[in-house]
Amino acid sequence: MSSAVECRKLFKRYQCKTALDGLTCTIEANRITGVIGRNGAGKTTLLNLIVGHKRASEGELRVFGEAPFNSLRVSANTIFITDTMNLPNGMTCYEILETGRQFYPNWDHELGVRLFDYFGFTKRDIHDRLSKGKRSTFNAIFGLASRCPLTIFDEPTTGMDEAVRKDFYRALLKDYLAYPRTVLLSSHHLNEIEDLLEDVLLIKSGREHMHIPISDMKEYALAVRGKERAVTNWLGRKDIIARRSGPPGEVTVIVRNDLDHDQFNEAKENKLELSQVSASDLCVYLTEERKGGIDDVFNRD
Ligand SMILES: Nc1ncnc2c1ncn2[C@@H]1O[C@H](COP(=O)(O)OP(=O)(O)OP(=O)(O)O)[C@@H](O)[C@H]1O
Repeated sequence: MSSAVECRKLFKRYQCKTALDGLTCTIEANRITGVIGRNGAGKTTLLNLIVGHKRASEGELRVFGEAPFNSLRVSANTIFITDTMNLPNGMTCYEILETGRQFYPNWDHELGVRLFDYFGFTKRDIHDRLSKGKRSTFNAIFGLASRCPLTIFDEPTTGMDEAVRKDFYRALLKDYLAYPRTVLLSSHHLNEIEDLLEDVLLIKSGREHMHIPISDMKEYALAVRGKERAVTNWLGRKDIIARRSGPPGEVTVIVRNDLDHDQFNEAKENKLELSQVSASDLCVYLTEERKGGIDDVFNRD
């Protein structure tokens, strides 16, 4: 497999904030990678560096083998779809769609127009007067029709209603399967996109925290629930990913899904309940700043 993006010890510092803190990762070409992380983790900053809109403070970044800042090759081969993208003020959506042909060599105008009609746009719609959800939908259509070798969607579904979100993800998957390319998709809703993703890059505090295939992530952890004493005894020295207090006297711990036969049987004998942890819950557990959950805020004992 070849790589589309390579980051080595990448830093991005703003005056009083380090947004990327030595991030190192390799994003494989022709895969759909989810860029996941809590608010402020550094996702948008990373994507901005990848498309060359911002320059790293330190470290090495290669996109298709080139440093992206000021690179014509990188700009010709990437598109960055975000709700803050600059599209010409006052132009109709249809006019903007027409301009796509001039900029993107792989542009599929027929696809763009078919999606434009399907999602109910008219030739009179002015882009900067669209509602939030309609603007996101139009931007997403533009991103799909571009068929750029590196297509990046940063929170593309902001404001879209549920039906539109589902349609967009389906359209993305269908078009990707027909025309494979490198897709980066940042979202806070991993549960919504997990069937679409091949890899997940989990960012925490400006660093790569985990980067694995989604199939591995779905099997990465187990939730173990039961009486507090029984869970504590069973745990021994096993590392805990997260811990949640349950009803009085009960606790749930999240652990790696690597139990041996004895641990499994012991859990059953102690009436502990084992269940799979979804990829999206796992991301929440892995990225919490403190052990514990919102319930603990209300627990004053
Ligand atoms: N231009 C800027 N000047 C100063 N600080 C910034 C700037 N841009 C981003 N930051 C800070 O860098 C950190 C990372 O921001 P970034 O937008 O990359 O996070 P994110 O993971 O995309 O967050 P969200 O999910 O909330 O969109 C945040 O603390 C943010 O406040």
